[in-house]
Amino acid sequence: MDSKFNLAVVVDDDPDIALAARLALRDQFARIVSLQSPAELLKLLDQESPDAILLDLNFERGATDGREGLDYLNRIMAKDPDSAVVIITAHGAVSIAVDALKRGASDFVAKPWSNERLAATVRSAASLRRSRVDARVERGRASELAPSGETPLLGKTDAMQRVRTLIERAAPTDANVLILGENGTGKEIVAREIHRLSRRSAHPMVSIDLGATSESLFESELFGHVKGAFTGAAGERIGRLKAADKSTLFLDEIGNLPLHLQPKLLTALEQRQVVPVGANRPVAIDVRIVAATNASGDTLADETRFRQDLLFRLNTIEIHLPPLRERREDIPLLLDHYFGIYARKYDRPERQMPPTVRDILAKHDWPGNVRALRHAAERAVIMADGVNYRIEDFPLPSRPGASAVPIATESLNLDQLEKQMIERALRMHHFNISLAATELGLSRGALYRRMEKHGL
Ligand SMILES: Nc1ncnc2c1ncn2[C@@H]1O[C@H](COP(=O)(O)OP(=O)(O)OP(=O)(O)O)[C@@H](O)[C@H]1O
Repeated sequence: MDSKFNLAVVVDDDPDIALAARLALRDQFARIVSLQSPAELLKLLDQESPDAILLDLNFERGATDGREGLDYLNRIMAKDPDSAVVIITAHGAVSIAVDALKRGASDFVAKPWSNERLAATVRSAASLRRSRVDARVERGRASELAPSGETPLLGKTDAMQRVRTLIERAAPTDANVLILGENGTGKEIVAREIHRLSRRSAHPMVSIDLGATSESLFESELFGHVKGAFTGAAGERIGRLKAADKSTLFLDEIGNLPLHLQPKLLTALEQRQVVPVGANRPVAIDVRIVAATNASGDTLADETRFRQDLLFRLNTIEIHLPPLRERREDIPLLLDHYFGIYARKYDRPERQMPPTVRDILAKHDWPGNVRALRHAAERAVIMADGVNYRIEDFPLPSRPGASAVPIATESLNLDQLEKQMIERALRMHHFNISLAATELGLSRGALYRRMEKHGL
């Protein structure tokens, strides 16, 4: 038999049935949780992804038609379409069982059951689920590792469902969209998703990160320039607005657009044409703008920093991406996602995340949001060496003791400090360069260069 599955949930208000199921399944599952009602199960699904669910369909006293249970089954499948649900039916209630299978249940067992039959049914439902999930992670990995691949927007919380609904409604309309959210909340993924679902998706989306563009280049990057327009403008350059013709232009960090260029962008959008720097003729453009910013709505509403007429052009539809600390139930799901991806990437075994570790990580505030969580998961995959992930595998600054790594130093000379930190990381990881580099937030090459510099 394969190694044990992680979690089975038995939902039955009859304690005898719950106990019998527990005994039948305990050899195959590391944990078995018994719940009295499907409502409790729905709550649990916000936190955990059971490998198998054993569900009785009749909860109301004396009820036998299973209607209530079938209703819940719909809701379970909507929450997690990969759920492996095995239905418990009364002997002879074949039509209810068939109805349940149509709604996505994996199988059914009739009471009274034989323990072997129950164990075999639940095991094969859990295996099926595992292979479905693996296939999805595999697809996710393919896109994750492909340079231009689309990362799926993960998250099961209501807040993320609302974001998804907004994306789906906004995408086909051609309206400009403004995405607001802290760093690392997934603004770029949302922009890509809007483009992918739009009627412009046949053309590649064009992006410009106004936070990373030097100010002197803003104008020619956006609008383009003609040959000799300014010193250094040797050739002609097509600006991003024109490059995005018939497609979507993603203006990242729009809050960084200097005030003096804001009217020029507004005019271009209103008149659907751009005038490249140094040119005297406008060029027609057909562009849909998706802009993003980590500035708060208040900052953008400050007219000394951002022109309100431009803001109104850009924010026909506004999408607010909540920070992770406001949708903590998504944290375990994201961690599992990235564990899967990085375990494959680094060829590491799949490890379990014990509930205590899961709890601490779900309570962490994740100031860098999903990007920080992703890095933490990558690091944990590299660092872990036991059967399970341990909290020490995660670099959480708020973890007691973690940030208080004492740096014994007599000097505040940066060079010397750097040398000390490198020595420390190397010792800590027994001179494993990859691990030390990850610890220091450097690439291997960058670590080698610094080791050379310090004669290490
Ligand atoms: N809901 C999500 N599901 C899956 N991955 C996510 C999600 N949100 C963010 N990520 C991942 O987190 C990282 C940061 O996402 P992204 O670049 O879209 O954030 P951002 O809000 O544009 O960040 P910044 O403001 O810092 O540019 C990426 O690796 C992305 O794949």
